[in-house]
Amino acid sequence: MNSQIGIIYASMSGRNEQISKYLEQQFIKLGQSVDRHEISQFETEKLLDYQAFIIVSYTYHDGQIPDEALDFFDDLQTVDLTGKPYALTGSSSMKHEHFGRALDYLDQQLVHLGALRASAILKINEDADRADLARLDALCQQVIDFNQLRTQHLV
Ligand SMILES: Cc1cc2nc3c(=O)[nH]c(=O)nc-3n(C[C@H](O)[C@H](O)[C@H](O)COP(=O)(O)O)c2cc1C
Repeated sequence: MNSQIGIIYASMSGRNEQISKYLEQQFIKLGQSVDRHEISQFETEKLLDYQAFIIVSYTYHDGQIPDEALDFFDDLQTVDLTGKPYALTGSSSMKHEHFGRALDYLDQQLVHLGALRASAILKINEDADRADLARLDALCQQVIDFNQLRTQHLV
């Protein structure tokens, strides 16, 4: 395992790709090495290479996980994620009934598999505003802090 944080994103019209790039820049500012991948191009078992990972996803089809993320989702259960820190964020839309529900599904599966959520799920409504960017900054710091506590065996 290397010391990188993995960012895996799903994006159809670009908002979540932008958020993934913002997170990447923020981690670099904080001195943390990072690796970013589009979800359909990503082998789920590569999650094991990272110290922690962040999934950035929109919600589609009446509250569902995006189609291009389904293989990743199914493959999660083939990887031993016990004790692996993660965070979840992404832009969806409050105009829809099940706002950001893909993130809730991903969280349920990751908790079930024994991974450890390092930060509260951060749902962003459509375009990220300044308050959202501040929350994304806080999420990055929380992931780094959580990793440090893990290294010291405090969580
Ligand atoms: C056909 C369609 C269905 C959608 N369904 C949902 C939904 O059920 N829940 C939700 O929160 N957002 C829903 N959205 C909104 C998208 O998640 C939102 O526009 C998001 O910002 C797109 O991210 P992207 O620019 O990275 O593709 C839907 C959008 C479309 C076009």
